Amino acid sequence: IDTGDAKPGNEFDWLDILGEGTTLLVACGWLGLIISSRPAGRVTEWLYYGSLLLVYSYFLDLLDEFIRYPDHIRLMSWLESLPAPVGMLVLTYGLIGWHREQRAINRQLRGRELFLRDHQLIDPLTQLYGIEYLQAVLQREIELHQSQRKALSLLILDIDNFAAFNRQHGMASGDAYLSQLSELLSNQLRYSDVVCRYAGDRFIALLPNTALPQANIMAQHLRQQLSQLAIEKQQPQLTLVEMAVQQNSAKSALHAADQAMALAKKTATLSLQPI
Ligand SMILES: Nc1nc2c(ncn2[C@@H]2O[C@H](COP(=O)(O)OP(=O)(O)OP(=O)(O)O)[C@@H](O)[C@H]2O)c(=O)[nH]1
Repeated sequence: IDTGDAKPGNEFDWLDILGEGTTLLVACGWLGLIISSRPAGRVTEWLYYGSLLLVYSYFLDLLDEFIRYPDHIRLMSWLESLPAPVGMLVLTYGLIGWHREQRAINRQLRGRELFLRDHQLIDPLTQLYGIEYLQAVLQREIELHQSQRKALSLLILDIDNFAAFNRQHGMASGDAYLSQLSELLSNQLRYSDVVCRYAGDRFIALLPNTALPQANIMAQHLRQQLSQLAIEKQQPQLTLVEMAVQQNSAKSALHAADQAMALAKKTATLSLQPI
């Protein structure tokens, strides 16, 4: 069958090739983004097939620039021109679905946010999650990590002699320090970590999918940041301990965290004592 001949180089229209080549590359990029970022489902299929049709159509467009087709194939030019508008329509339908899906997710997130505030799971001073949320989420993470055989770690942070700081500077300064510290913690940790105010002057950060060596590195980095703040602004010293969660329940993990903190404080006090 005669499927056409390659055009000689001097007939190439480089501007057309550049324009159509770029369009094809962008369409391939869309396809890649959809495949890599969307979860499987109906909306994703519409987006996928829409982009695929576009890629197909733009590819034929580009091929045109290099091949001269015989007449009987040129009559089938609908093969080249139809997929583009159909692809656009399919893609648009997918985008509308995506928009609806996003609106539903936003509604759900707002609902959850209201639920958290309603149930006083968020501490009003620091805007961090409080102990009830910590217990619930830690229990869930322990079960999840155990079933997936992944590592889970905790950071425990306690302010040293906060009672004395309050006495010296007043409760309002103490409050301001607590919210400043919480902000720093939220900013320094990763998006997936959960920072909670565990007690008055004690904080716990949950580090999902994190083994102890990595938690050590994170703690070291955090210690540096925090000690800088303490020196610059004459703020209290802090004790930071990292721990791998190997317990089966949130209750026993939190108990172990308290023990680890007590040991760290005791060791620090001992090291300050003259021998
Ligand atoms: N300003 C302020 N202080 C608080 C708040 N919650 C707890 N505190 C204070 O935190 C202090 C905690 O005291 P302790 O548990 O003895 O701890 P500490 O004085 O830091 O001593 P160590 O932890 O052993 O170093 C108390 O003095 C509380 O008044 C708060 O919301 N605002």
